[in-house]
Amino acid sequence: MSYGDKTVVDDVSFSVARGTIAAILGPNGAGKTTTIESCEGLRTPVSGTISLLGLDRVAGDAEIRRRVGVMLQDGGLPQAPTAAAVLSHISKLHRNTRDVRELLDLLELTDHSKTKVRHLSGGQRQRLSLACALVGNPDLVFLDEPSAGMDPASRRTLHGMIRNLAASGTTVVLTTHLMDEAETLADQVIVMRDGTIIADGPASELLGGRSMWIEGAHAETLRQILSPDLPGYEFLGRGDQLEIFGKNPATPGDLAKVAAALDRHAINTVSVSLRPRSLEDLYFDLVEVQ
Ligand SMILES: Nc1ncnc2c1ncn2[C@@H]1O[C@H](COP(=O)(O)OP(=O)(O)OP(=O)(O)O)[C@@H](O)[C@H]1O
Repeated sequence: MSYGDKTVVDDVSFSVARGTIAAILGPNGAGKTTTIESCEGLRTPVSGTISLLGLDRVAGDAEIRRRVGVMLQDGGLPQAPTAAAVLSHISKLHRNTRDVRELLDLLELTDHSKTKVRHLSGGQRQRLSLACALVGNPDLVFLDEPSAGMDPASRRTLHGMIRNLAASGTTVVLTTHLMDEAETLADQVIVMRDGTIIADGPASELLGGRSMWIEGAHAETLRQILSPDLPGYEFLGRGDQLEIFGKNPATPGDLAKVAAALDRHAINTVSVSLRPRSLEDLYFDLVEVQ
């Protein structure tokens, strides 16, 4: 996908299994929105193929529109009509629809149903946008940063709805900057950087593992001191924190080795611990630290 002579998404290939939740992660400008907007049919890639629900994105457009729900990053909602009018209008574009009133209720928009979209708060607009994506009972739904601007209660409702969608067989592709959101929801994690995919796999496989953490001493100094004692380990420094991880999950025995080395070099630290690797750890490994 290019804008003018600038290629912003290149050599991207992924597939998402039906009834699963895939989260696309990556820094600002990585190409996440461009990728999903290409899938939604809002952008026309220079080359490549996209198939949704077994249908070619271009040839199957009419069928795809009926069966796919979309929540755009900037809402894309008309501003003048009321929330209820927008949702009713969108429901008329689909065959098999959810009850508009029920959906407004579920997303706690009933009290605002007669409010013009332009007067809704940011979080309320997000919820309306989500309702618009779901009103057609889609088989596949694209949610671009769905929880942006939502308060914690709305976010919890959103997460419950996303899980229910997947449980009922709907495929969900979402983008998010919230690692905990991706970690709690995603079956599959796709990480993009500079317009390409740098990791793609089941969340459980990408996250498996345990690393050692040393806090309270200069990370680079620690790395220089400890690396000769720990061949084959990776060292990832973040200020006063150093993460050490190997091919296999770290064990208490590895931790004892680190503690002994620190002792030998008379280095005082705040803590030395074993922790499961989080999605945030993985993300920073891949995206932020070169
Ligand atoms: N209409 C456009 N014209 C020119 N360049 C564009 C256009 N839309 C996006 N870009 C550029 O394409 C690149 C990818 O943008 P995109 O919005 O896909 O990133 P993103 O990963 O979704 O970022 P964010 O996390 O900030 O939403 C960026 O460098 C952006 O400036």
